[in-house]
Amino acid sequence: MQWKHMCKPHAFTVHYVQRMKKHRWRCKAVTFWCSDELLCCHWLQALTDLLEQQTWRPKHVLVYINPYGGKKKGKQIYEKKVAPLFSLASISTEVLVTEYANHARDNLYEVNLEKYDGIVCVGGDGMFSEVLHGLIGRVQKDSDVDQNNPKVPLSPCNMRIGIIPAGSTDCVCFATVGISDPVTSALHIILGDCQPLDVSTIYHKKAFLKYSVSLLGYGFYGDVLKGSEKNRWLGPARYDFSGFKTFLSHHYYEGTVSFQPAKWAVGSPRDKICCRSGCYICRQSSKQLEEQQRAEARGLENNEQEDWTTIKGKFMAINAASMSCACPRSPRGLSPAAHLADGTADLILVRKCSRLNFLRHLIRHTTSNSDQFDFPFVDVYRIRSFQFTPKHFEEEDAESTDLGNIGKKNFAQICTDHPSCGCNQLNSVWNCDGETLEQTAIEMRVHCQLIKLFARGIEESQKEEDKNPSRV
Ligand SMILES: Nc1ncnc2c1ncn2[C@@H]1O[C@H](COP(=O)(O)OP(=O)(O)OP(=O)(O)O)[C@@H](O)[C@H]1O
Ligand SMILES: CCCCCCCCCCCCC/C=C/[C@@H](O)[C@H](CO)NC(=O)CCCCC
Ligand SMILES: [Ca+2]
Repeated sequence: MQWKHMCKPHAFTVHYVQRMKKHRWRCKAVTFWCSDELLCCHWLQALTDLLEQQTWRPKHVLVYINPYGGKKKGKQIYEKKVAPLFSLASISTEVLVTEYANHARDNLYEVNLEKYDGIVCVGGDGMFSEVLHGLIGRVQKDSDVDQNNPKVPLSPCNMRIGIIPAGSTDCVCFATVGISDPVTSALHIILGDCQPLDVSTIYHKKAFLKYSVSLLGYGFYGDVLKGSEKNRWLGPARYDFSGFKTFLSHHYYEGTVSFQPAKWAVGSPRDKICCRSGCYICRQSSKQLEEQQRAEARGLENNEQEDWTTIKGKFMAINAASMSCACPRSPRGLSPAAHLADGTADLILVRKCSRLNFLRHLIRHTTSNSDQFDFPFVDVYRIRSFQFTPKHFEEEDAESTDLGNIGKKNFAQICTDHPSCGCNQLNSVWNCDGETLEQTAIEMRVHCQLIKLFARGIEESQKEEDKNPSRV
């Protein structure tokens, strides 16, 4: 809410948020008129005092704009739709339009963060990932935590990040707000909303590689991403084109997946309880996790060695979703019941299957009532960490360093296992929030609520509330 002083007669305008359909918010205005100047001033003062009590609202923010994300409209979106709302809400800004990839990340290591109440990132998931790496890295540096040491607990980041969607998938925005809409996101920032978010760390042979908040995917989603990079000029359509080609190529990959189930977690991936504003599952699970960690620290529970489950196989896709990964392409997401802030991820294993069956599984991601896990070749687990070793990596590590022999052995394996399509693709790549990883043998671990966003989670719709009256 904001007020504007008008001259004669005495009047002021209150700007407020109105909820529209499908989680969209709009800014509306109502003007109050009054013949009594003193009464008008009292009202103004009362409203100003109320606004000042809302100390969680940001006053000064640092804005990073990627001018090349999505349809290359980031700058325009910010200037036309967001900046006017920020100025109406008396939010002052410092704006950096990035000049190269990783400009925002590097800048976050240098700026004086104390000056700001939040960071705003205008772009897609890739741009958000840059800001995420910059902010988490900076906070660890300032608190003397070595982010390369997997054994050291990471320091949580209290500075909130706001996402103005201007990318191709905008999954983090969609899954935390319910819609990819710049005005709605700007209004969540102005109101000072706060949504904690789990962050996963990814390591290769105990060396830190990346952070991830949405999808860490090998096989299908890795190949879609890799194929799409060559066609960046197509903009958001590059994913549809590459998705179609990847689907036709129908590759599977061999390897070993080991994971630690999140045994303290309150929900399960197929319980159909979706994460919503003020989520009960997130609150309960994070509380239970804290207790579990205290017990582990006291040595009451053996945390590292116990409880690993190992599965060897041929996989079409291995997906770890730290949140639902809902986006306009898949409005319920890869794992509709995954939670934003419960300290877990859902590990989805899609084993080798026919093209038709894989298509049936994929199509269920796009429809509202069907269960994409209800297939004999799909398994899903709620986990705290997992590791993956591709088959050829195991052989490489275990048997020999003679590259010539390994090449021959693996080629022979592919030709006998997979004679009909003539493919010679040994490994896929990992898709980590829309960026490829160089290493294929990786380990991932979820960190509960490491960062905070200017969002409030998806608000329950009336239909959902009628179905679950007792929740939250
Ligand atoms: N000035 C710049 N020039 C080139 N690349 C940039 C620049 N600024 C940021 N980037 C990089 O562009 C990449 C893609 O950006 P972004 O995520 O905004 O759009 P997108 O890939 O179209 O959307 P999505 O990630 O949602 O699919 C990011 O990895 C980011 O590091
Ligand atoms: C033949 C019918 C096919 C129908 C398939 C529909 C399935 C859609 C599921 C979409 C899941 C998106 C998960 C989000 C991943 C983001 O971190 C990442 C970065 O923006 N986006 C992609 O990798 C882009 C991934 C794009 C996948 C198509
Ligand atoms: Ca989670």
